[in-house]
Amino acid sequence: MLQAFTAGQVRSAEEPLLAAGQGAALMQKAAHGLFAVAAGMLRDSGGLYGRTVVVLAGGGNNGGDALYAAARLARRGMGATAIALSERIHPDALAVFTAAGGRLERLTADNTDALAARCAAADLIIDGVLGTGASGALRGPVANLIDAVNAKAGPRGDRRPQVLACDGPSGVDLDSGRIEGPVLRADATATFGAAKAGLLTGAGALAAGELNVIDIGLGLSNGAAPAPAIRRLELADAAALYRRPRTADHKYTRGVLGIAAGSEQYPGAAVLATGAALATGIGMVRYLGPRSVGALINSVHPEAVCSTGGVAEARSQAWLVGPGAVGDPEQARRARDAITSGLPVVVDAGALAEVPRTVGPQVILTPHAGELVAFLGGRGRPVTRDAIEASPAEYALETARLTGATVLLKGYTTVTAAPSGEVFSQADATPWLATAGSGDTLAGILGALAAAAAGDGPAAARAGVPEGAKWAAVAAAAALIHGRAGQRAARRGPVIVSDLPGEIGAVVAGLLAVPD
Ligand SMILES: NC(=O)C1=CN([C@@H]2O[C@H](COP(=O)(O)OP(=O)(O)OC[C@H]3O[C@@H](n4cnc5c(N)ncnc54)[C@H](OP(=O)(O)O)[C@@H]3O)[C@@H](O)[C@H]2O)[C@@H](O)CC1
Ligand SMILES: [K+]
Repeated sequence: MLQAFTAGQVRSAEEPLLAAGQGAALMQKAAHGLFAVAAGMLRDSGGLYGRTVVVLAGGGNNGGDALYAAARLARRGMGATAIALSERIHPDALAVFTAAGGRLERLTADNTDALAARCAAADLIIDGVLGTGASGALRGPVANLIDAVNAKAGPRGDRRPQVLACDGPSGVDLDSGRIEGPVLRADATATFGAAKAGLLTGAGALAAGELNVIDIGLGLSNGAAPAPAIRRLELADAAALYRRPRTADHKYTRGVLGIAAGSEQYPGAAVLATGAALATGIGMVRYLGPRSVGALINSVHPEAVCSTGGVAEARSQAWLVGPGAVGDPEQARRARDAITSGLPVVVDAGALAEVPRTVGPQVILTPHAGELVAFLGGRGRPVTRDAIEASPAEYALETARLTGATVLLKGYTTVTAAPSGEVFSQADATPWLATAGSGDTLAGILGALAAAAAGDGPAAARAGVPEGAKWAAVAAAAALIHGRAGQRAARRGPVIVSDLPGEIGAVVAGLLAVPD
């Protein structure tokens, strides 16, 4: 599991080592890791010798790390320039950099454009402006320089230089992921000691590019470490959460998922959710809804048990309500009954409007940003879509605390939050999954996992997450399965959501291949 901490938590972990006189050694470990990532990027794009690197060097230790790394690149035959962004630059690192042949330029009032052109012409820019010592958005002449570099170098994708962020892209709030001023979007980030929370969610996750965590021995993964601000499940964690079929199982012990989804108007959502749930692995799907929708489901999935009855008569371990259930009062009633049943229930799409003021963490809300705007607005908390997308972890957590529910907020990173405070952020998806029906599929996967987890007491402990975070972890596992299924499908071309169940099965097979 990837664990991410706030800048403050990382600085606290550094303190005893700094007090013990190990600051310089820590910086060397950081610089070595940064160099290794830079060298990897350059080797993949033509090698090191004869190429050029520009370091944006701020006045703190972040600039020091970047200068030491660039000195190593200079010693391997690269043309290296440092742009000093502050009167005082880390003196020891600067001395090593110039001794290795690096050139120093200083940002002044009238050379911003010339230095930006220098950056735009380089093969690699190392962003060592600032790291965990940042306060607020980039300001002053540095902000102007970053704006000018962005204007000259073009957006990521069609510009010449690759950008490597030292500890994090400068200008990203390393706790929330929010970006309030200019930022140089990175192709990759080397982050030291532990991932920073703001690199895993929101605008920060987009700006960070590929994340490389460099272990510098801060002890943030040992038992005495503070709880991480954000977690990210990896394959082995999702495998630990997944309830494997056992020898003595029958269909009821494996989990029955009741689905009240779809309507005369939107029958397809129910078919997609049912197919995804079956592919994820479950004892049975009981479908409740219009007869015509049930018939359609059975024409594709004859194993689903379909009826037009109510929630109370349909024994299930968990419920999924909402997808495609539009303009159908009976589906709305089933949604209300499921939400108040005390069973785990995935509440998607239109059913979000049926959630009472407070519920329990077994109620899992699955809005996208637009739906969350409406949901929070209806509870007297006006917020914009932009604000949610810039800092999704914050709003997912606020919603979880406000309602008592678990929240899965869909987006570029899918964030899940438990009312007890734990947050997960998954980045498994592909943009090809941003297509109609994708959310119905995610809801089906999550419904199946929830039904299996309902009777699976040790699930959270197996994955090493606090019991209070069980449903948030299960929701994160659903996002992982959905995202990876999408990635598999995208290898063959644009994703057609009806094809996803086959890929979901393959991803689950991958989970089962992880040793117990
Ligand atoms: N400590 C350790 O053990 C280790 C730390 N390590 C490294 O140190 C980094 C932390 O270093 P740090 O504490 O020196 O702060 P840092 O992030 O360089 O920034 C401070 C500078 O930024 C400036 N500044 C601030 N906000 C600004 C803004 N909005 N806009 C513009 N400028 C702004 C501020 O200037 P000021 O305004 O205060 O004059 C000051 O000069 C950490 O991220 C990691 O890379 C590694 O080597 C491993 C060991
Ligand atoms: K930086």
